[in-house]
Amino acid sequence: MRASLLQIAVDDTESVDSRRQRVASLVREQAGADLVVLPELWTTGAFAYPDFATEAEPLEGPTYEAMAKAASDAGVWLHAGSIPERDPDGPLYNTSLLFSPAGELTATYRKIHRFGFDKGEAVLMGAGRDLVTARLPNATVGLATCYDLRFPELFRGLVDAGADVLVIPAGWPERRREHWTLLARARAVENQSFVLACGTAGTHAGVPQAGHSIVVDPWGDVLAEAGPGEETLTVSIDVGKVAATREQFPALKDRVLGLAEPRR
Ligand SMILES: NC(=O)CCC(=O)C(=O)O
Repeated sequence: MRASLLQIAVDDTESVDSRRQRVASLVREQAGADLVVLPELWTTGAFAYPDFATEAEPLEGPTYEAMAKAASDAGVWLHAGSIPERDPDGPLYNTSLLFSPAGELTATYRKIHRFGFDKGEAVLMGAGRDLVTARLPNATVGLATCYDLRFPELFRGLVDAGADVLVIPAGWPERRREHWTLLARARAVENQSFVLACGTAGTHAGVPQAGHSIVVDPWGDVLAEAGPGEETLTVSIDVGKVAATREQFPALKDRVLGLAEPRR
């Protein structure tokens, strides 16, 4: 499977409309890839909190329209990163969209763990509740977003649901870049899965972004890693390596579930 991770620069100097068009063109250039991945909240920037409400869109809004068309023009599976979704009956959500090569919306995932503690995304957006996997021709992808990376139980749930490729759009800041790389590798090793983690570059809302999108194999080896700036990271992955790793080193089979509570 050939995957392209588009590490988009999200700067305050570019309008959302202009970035949307630019990203659609970049997706079109990926014809020939099997899967293209975009970052988290690349229209606004993951830390541009005041823009969440002003730029929020319905699920089938302008980003959906542009990305559905770009996916079908390029003939690729497109994980279009996430948008600030305005649910007509509820709060905003940080929602990822997965399109088929025909441009059909195949899966959506509302970010479960919201970042910011008692401010930012954590108070401005609602929390998703559902684990989401989707079947591609050669892989079952498990969806997660940015801060979710810190919560291993979510990924174990995705693996239990059949995921062999974990796809993680993000808007991860430079100041915690070491955590990004460490956690991406940890999720790959412990789940014996591929990790495709696509972040943003640039600086928005005064927060320099880490870049360093990364592709890790089920053994924890880094297959490709971007630099700090806007970049397309292209990599070929052999999804069969997941089954081979799980067979040769069957640690997942040694899980002990239902442990007793500690005695007091
Ligand atoms: N957008 C995010 O979820 C940021 C997460 C982050 O900065 C961290 O986990 O550290």
